[in-house]
Amino acid sequence: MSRRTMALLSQWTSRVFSVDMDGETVYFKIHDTQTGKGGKEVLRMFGNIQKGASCYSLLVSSGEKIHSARFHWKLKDKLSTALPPQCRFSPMCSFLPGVRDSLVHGYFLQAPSSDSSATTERLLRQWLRLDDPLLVCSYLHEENTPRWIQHLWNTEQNHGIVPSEAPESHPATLNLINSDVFYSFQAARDVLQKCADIIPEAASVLELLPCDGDMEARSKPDFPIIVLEGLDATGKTTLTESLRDALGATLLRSPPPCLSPWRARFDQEPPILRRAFYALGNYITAQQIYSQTSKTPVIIDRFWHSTAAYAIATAVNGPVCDLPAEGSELYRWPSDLLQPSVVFLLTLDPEERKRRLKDRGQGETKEEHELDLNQVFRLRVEEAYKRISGPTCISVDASSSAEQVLRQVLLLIKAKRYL
Ligand SMILES: Nc1ncnc2c1ncn2[C@@H]1O[C@H](COP(=O)(O)OP(=O)(O)OP(=O)(O)O)[C@@H](O)[C@H]1O
Ligand SMILES: Nc1ccn([C@@H]2O[C@H](COP(=O)(O)O)[C@@H](O)[C@H]2O)c(=O)n1
Repeated sequence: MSRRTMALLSQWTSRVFSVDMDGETVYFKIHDTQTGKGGKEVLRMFGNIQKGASCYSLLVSSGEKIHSARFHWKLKDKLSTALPPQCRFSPMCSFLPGVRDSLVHGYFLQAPSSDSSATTERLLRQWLRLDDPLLVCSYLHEENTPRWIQHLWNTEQNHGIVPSEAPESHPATLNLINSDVFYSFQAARDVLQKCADIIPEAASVLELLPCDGDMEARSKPDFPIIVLEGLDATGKTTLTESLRDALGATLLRSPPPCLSPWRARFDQEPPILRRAFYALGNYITAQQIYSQTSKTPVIIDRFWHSTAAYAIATAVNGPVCDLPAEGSELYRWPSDLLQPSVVFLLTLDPEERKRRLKDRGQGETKEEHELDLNQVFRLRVEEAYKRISGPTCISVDASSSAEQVLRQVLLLIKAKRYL
């Protein structure tokens, strides 16, 4: 048993477990006796479970972050293909309230019939024997009582389960730093260095990175550095191109085009690798900005706001009120990353954004449906954008014509003396 697994087991009774099921999150903990009474919430969750179904939880307990993240990521595919088709699985996690980096991820499984449950059990026992970094539990309903028992396979221990209050901040925030958001060049580079032997493309990205000496603070730029941010189809490309022409500026983007050959590869990886890749893209773009800013104004299509806001809004998967509170250290600007003179955040009414996506030839039928489902995600991204600290961020209503939006932004640039 690994040290990490032993540590997890030694805190088992202090841990809170959460399961995301049917759009709701249910929190429960275990009771140090075997007879914890299942309260209403736990019963509601288990009550939704089909009568006669067997339930299991799988938590990934590996000590090494990247290994653990990739294992958890691939486990989803493994579950989709190996489990009997009638089985359902939902995201779950376990954490120590208020303890940084204590979050472990996993899945909650339901096997609706005795056949599917037998196959599931056989499979899970095989996986455990393979020395996979898994903690496996099954949940048993005591007949004619409201009590549920959690049976931990790894130690053959039984505990009653009881409901737990939702934590003060979303559990994902416990592990955000250096797993979803990287606040220094070195922290993001470390991740790519550690995975270079398993992902050869990481070595190619590492070769493009600036040297440590190049990261040191530079003198104040001669010309303004203007970043355009916003959700997809809010008009960033259109506006950055017209600003470039209007100001005689240099147009850059993050991630920079030199990373394009590897972007799709990292987009397939779990957040720790994907986010480290995008974080590093900002540092490469920063180098390009440094080499231009003594010659012309620089316009940038997406920068740090996109990296941090999307990462936070993806990890924290509840309503907007679940985001880290305004002023949280999680919204800070990395101290070693160039700060632009100003950031313009393009905002757009969701209907108009959908219309523009449609006109662009996207967002029909299935995609359109997904966008609708993702409405809460979009609200979280927009709110996270606004909470990021560092350079001045000005929201711009981008619903008028392209010419009017350009005029509005040019006026702001002049009025605020960025030029
Ligand atoms: N102000 C505007 N009024 C109407 N249509 C616009 C306006 N600005 C851009 N568009 C159109 O909306 C679509 C999306 O614009 P654009 O590609 O500039 O957005 P974007 O933010 O760069 O998107 P993405 O992030 O997905 O690349 C394009 O078809 C563009 O021509
Ligand atoms: N600086 C950046 C830029 C982008 N991202 C991520 O890419 C996605 C949006 O990019 P589009 O090219 O589709 O507009 C989004 O999922 C961001 O997570 C980033 O992280 N950092």
